[in-house]
Amino acid sequence: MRIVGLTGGIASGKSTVSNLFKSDGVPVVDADVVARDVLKKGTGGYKKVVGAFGDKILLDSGDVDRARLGQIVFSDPSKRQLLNRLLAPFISSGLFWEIMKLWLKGSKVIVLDIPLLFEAKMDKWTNPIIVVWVDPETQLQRLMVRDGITEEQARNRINAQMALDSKRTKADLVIDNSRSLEETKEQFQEVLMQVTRPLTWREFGLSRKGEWGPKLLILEHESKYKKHLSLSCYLLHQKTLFTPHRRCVVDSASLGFSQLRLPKVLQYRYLSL
Ligand SMILES: CC(C)(COP(=O)(O)OP(=O)(O)OC[C@H]1O[C@@H](n2cnc3c(N)ncnc32)[C@H](O)[C@@H]1O)[C@@H](O)C(=O)NCCC(=O)NCCS
Ligand SMILES: Nc1ncnc2c1ncn2[C@@H]1O[C@H](COP(=O)(O)OP(=O)(O)OP(=O)(O)O)[C@@H](O)[C@H]1O
Repeated sequence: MRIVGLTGGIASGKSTVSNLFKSDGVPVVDADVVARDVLKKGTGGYKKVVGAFGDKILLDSGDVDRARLGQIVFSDPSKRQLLNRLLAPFISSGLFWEIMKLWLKGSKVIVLDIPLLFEAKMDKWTNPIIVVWVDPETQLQRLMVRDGITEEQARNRINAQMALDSKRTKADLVIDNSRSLEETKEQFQEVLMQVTRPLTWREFGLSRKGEWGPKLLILEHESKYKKHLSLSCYLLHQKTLFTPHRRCVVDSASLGFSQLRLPKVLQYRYLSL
């Protein structure tokens, strides 16, 4: 499996580029989404953060007031470090599970969109690393417009991250998103070719061979005694079904459940091993 790193500065265009990857069928794990999940009411991250910052960061509903927490942490580096420290383990394990899910699906190339890839030292997980760069003035303007914030607030947020020029020097591939979307898309095509080139032997070794490996077929069906539901589990290899008692060929596209001699099948799922 190839784990591609996608990073940049705030509002430099990471989501814009990650959407291009998604439309080309490359799965993306978005660290901002994971970070939002780990701060949802009642989660471990929520409890830690509310314990440290107090009720003043809560809305009446009990959810975290993200705008309020943002004001606090982006104007005070020590508070930001505290928030980062509290959430880091939850974000890392959230990312790990998202990667595992894609690995289980047999994905061969995935993109990790992580704004703080270098700051959080997660760059060692990824290769190659793409930095979405933008010139400072355009970044400031886009951030103010998108988030409806003042110049001072926008500068605070930009300064909360490693300088975009330093990130650029650490990149394997750079997309300059300072100009039109069309120009970004052209650079993206070149980057996509690099990212989807054949896997190295090492990357191949780290991939799950779900396409060719055995699969489990899990069926939910009526039991012989009618009143109950039953689950049955079969080991499939290619189109051949193995059961403890017999072996028969099934077409996995239009599975001939009748061959299984089971009462009415209600649901089925494949699980690649
Ligand atoms: C402070 C919070 C509540 C503000 O929420 P808000 O909805 O306003 O912003 P959002 O989460 O969409 O983040 C927007 C951008 O801000 C930047 N950013 C977010 N957190 C940080 C941080 N701790 N340090 C520097 N930049 C950050 C990123 O570029 C991100 O893409 C939120 O950003 C947060 O919980 N941050 C800590 C978690 C974190 O590190 N997230 C980044 C993912 S690696
Ligand atoms: N080439 C472009 N031309 C004009 N506007 C753009 C371009 N690329 C991105 N934008 C706009 O700039 C803003 C920031 O882009 P985007 O949300 O993709 O950045 P981001 O790096 O994902 O931000 P964040 O770090 O906050 O998650 C958005 O409003 C987006 O629509």
